[in-house]
Amino acid sequence: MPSCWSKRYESTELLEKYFKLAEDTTKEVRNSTEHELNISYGSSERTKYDIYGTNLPKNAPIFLFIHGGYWKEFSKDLSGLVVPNLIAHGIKVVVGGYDLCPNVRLTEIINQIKLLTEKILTMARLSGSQCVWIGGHSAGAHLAAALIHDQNWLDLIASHGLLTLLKGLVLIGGIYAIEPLLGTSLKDCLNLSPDEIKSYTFAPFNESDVTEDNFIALRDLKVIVTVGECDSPIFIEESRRYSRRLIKLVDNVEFLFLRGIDHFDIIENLTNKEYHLSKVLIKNLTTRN
Ligand SMILES: N[C@@H](CC(=O)c1ccccc1NC=O)C(=O)O
Repeated sequence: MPSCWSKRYESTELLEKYFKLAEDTTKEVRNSTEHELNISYGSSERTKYDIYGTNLPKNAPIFLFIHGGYWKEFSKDLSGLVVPNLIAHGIKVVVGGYDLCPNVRLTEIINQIKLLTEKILTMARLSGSQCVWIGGHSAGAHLAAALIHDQNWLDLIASHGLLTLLKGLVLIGGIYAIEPLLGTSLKDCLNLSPDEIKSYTFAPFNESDVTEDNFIALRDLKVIVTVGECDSPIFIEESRRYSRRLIKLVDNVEFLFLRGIDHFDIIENLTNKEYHLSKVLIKNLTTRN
C-alpha cells in the first residue's frame, strides 16, 4: 500500500489528510473558477466529467485528469488539486469520473476511459484546441496507459482524425503490473480473469514477456512517467520498467524521479507553482510543437 511508505505521517493519518485536502481544495476550486459539472459521457451515475476554465479561450490546451484509488475508490469530486495551477496558465482541466470495482469489471472501466477520451478529443477538435494531454494518478495512470496498448482503439480514433490532437500522457505514481496486487486484499475486489491480468500488465517482471508493440501511429506522442522517492518500492520499480518498455513504443519518453515525494504529495504539491512537476506540466501543455 503506497500510504505505508510516506515519511510524513503514518498510513491512516496520511490518507485522512489527503482525502480532506482533496475535498476542501475541490470545493474551493468550484467556488473560485468558471466550470461545468457532471456532463454525462455514459449511462451510469459515475460516467460524468467536469470542465474547469470554461471562460478560457475555446482553443485552450486541455488536460484530462483520471484519478486513482486502486480502481475501487476516490472520485472526480476529490480531484480539484490538479486544477488551479493549470487554469491559471490558460489550460482547461477536465476531470473524469468512472465506475468502480467490484460494481463493474476493470475491462468496463477501461472502456469507459476510452469513451471519455474520445469525447474529450472530439470536443477539442470542435473547439479548435490543438493540444490534449492526459494525466493519471496511480490506478488512473494505469487507465491512461491502457489507452496506448489497444491498437483497435488507436486505429478508431486515428480514423476520426483525433489521434494527432493527443500530444502526451503524464503518468503519476502509476501501477503497471497486476501480479503484485493479487497478494493483497484487492484480489477479491478486482476479481480479474487470467486474460485481464495479462492484458493489463504493461510492465511485466520478466521483460521478455512484453509482446512487441509496433504502433507507428504513436511515434509523435510524448509520455512522462513520474514517481516519488517515498512511494512503494514496487511502484518505483514498475515505473522504471514501464518507461523502458515505452522507449520502444514512442519517441519521446521522460522518466522523472521526484526526491522526497510520496504517493500523495506527488498530487498535493500540484497546487504549488514552484513544484517541479507543476512546471513540467505547464511547460509541456503550453509549448506549441
Ligand atoms: N489504500 C491505498 C489508497 C490508495 O492507493 C489511493 C487512494 C487515493 C487515491 C489514489 C490511491 N492510490 C492508487 O490508486 C493506500 O493505503 O495507499
